[in-house]
Amino acid sequence: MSDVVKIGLVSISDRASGGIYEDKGIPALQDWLNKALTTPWEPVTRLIADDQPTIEATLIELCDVAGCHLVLTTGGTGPALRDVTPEATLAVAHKVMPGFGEQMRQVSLAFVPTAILSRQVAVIRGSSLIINLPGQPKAIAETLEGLKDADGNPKVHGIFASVPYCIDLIGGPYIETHDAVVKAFRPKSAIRPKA
Ligand SMILES: Nc1ncnc2c1ncn2[C@@H]1O[C@H](COP(=O)(O)OP(=O)(O)OP(=O)(O)O)[C@@H](O)[C@H]1O
Ligand SMILES: Nc1nc2c(c(=O)[nH]1)N[C@H]1C(S)=C(S)[C@@H](COP(=O)(O)O)O[C@H]1N2
Repeated sequence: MSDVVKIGLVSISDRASGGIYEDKGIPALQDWLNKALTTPWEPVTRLIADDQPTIEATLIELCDVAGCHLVLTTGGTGPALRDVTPEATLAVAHKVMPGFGEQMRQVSLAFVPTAILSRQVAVIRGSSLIINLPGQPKAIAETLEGLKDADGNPKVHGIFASVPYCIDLIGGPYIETHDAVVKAFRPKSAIRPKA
């Protein structure tokens, strides 16, 4: 079995997928994960339209066929008619993880008052965790990393602090991070010696 962790990165945008503007979602996800992870990883990327059947099929393929134990989506979480990412994510869920959406809206409120417009959800499918992030490329680092004070200490925790332990619990790979970017929280009994 390969030691490289596969992470699904799904950018959901009518205009980026239609070539009207350049996709900045996948590059923003890649940049942040390159900065945050010490564990070797490789992206499995998809750029798709805001179309519910396409989103569902993409999520199922990444979790069940491509072997991604973590799938991050960006875009389509708002209230507009074409925004259906949460509906598609819930449709493929085995378990809903409400804490991620609650915390993302909490941290996002520290950045923008319109944070409450994001209906983002996170779910478990088999041994994969799927998390919706908002479409604004800057929202990716904001929600994953959280808000820090001038000394770099967390003021409002980003959600990625909880992601590695969640993946442990569902039988996925052991993921480690750079503490300075985001410290992965695990109970003492679940911490393995550094590789
Ligand atoms: N993949 C992307 N690449 C670059 N910018 C994006 C992307 N997705 C969203 N944005 C920016 O964030 C804003 C809010 O994202 P949202 O997901 O609501 O898009 P939208 O307005 O529904 O349009 P579209 O689905 O065509 O991107 C967009 O209007 C755009 O400025
Ligand atoms: N951290 C963060 N969260 C954010 C935003 C942002 O810029 N940063 N934009 C908000 C806005 S304006 C909208 S409409 C919703 C939904 O965005 P989406 O439809 O692009 O997913 O996310 C919200 N959450």
